[in-house]
Amino acid sequence: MSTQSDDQALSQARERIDTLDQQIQRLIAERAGVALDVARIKQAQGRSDFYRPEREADVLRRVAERNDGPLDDATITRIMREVMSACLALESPLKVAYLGPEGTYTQAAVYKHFGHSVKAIPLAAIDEIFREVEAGNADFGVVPVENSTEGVVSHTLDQLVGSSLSICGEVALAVHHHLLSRAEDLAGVKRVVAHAQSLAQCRKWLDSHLPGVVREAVASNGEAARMVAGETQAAAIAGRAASEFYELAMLASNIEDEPNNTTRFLVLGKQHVPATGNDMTSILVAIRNQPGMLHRLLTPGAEAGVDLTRIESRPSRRQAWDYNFFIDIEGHADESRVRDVIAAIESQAVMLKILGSYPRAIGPEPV
Ligand SMILES: O=C(O)C(=O)C[C@]1(C(=O)O)C=C[C@@H](O)C=C1
Repeated sequence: MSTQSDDQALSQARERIDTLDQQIQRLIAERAGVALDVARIKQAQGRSDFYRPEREADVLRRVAERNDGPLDDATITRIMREVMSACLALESPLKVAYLGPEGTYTQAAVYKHFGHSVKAIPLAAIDEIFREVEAGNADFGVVPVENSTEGVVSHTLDQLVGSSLSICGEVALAVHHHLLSRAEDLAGVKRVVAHAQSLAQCRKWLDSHLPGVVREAVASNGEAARMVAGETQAAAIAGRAASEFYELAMLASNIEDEPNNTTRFLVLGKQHVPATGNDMTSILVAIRNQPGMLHRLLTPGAEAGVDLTRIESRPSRRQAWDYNFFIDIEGHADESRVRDVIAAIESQAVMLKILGSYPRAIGPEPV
């Protein structure tokens, strides 16, 4: 039973919320007006760099730094990201191509990184995304590059070799897989459809909850969700976005075997991104296959105290047993200590290409 004083306290709290909402709305509108001023200044200077990844990373890092609750860092960052996304759309709307169809984790990565005020364009294959951005039909592209349990997306690495695009950003997404279906319950599921990586990431769960049920690998989880949306005895493994987009019930949630499953995505574009103080540089190195070569590649970083956080090899396709190495270096290529390490690596290499320097991803929390 609520008392009269409880009722009074509730209506007073709501009045406070109404006043705060007015203030928040006025401040957001004021912020949008300032963003338009920024756009006019850039236009007057003949610039077209409306989107500034390093500035956005800086703004969002400060949002998390000054947060003392009660909303958590991921939530307050997401809200501010949307405000900034709307401001940027006023300045100049962005077109972002991504590995579709709708409902893929890559789409979730686009919205996590750019907010929802961009035009997200789903494409069917990784090489199409590279092509569309290179041709100027999209401003940026987003592609998956590695998963913490299944390793690299080799197709993305192979495309980077011949592309003129640079890496302008990275997105880390905590990936949660759900079983989506029109079937009434698990007993009604006769077929599970998903990307091969997702089937692998849920192997133990599938073995124990759906033993003997046929597993079918398709091009993407979004495609899997689209397929099972028209069936009653099939289920897809996909994320929350696919469940919402295709109106599929979640028969089971978080079915991944490894709960800290994170996927990393790259943002591709034509822009040089200045340093933020918390950056990553990706390089591609071709070396002649000689004894001790790998050791010599890694030594400059170790000696300079510059972290090489990842090294991935792929067959070069130039000749058998000849390899390209993809190396991630902590720091920005404009910093002298990083530049020196890159120069030292280059002196050992047949070819070295800087794929890009970009701000480190903000938190792997799910969108
Ligand atoms: O600072 C700028 O250059 C802006 O354009 C403003 C703003 C913002 O809303 O804060 C908008 C878009 C950019 O990507 C970065 C920041």
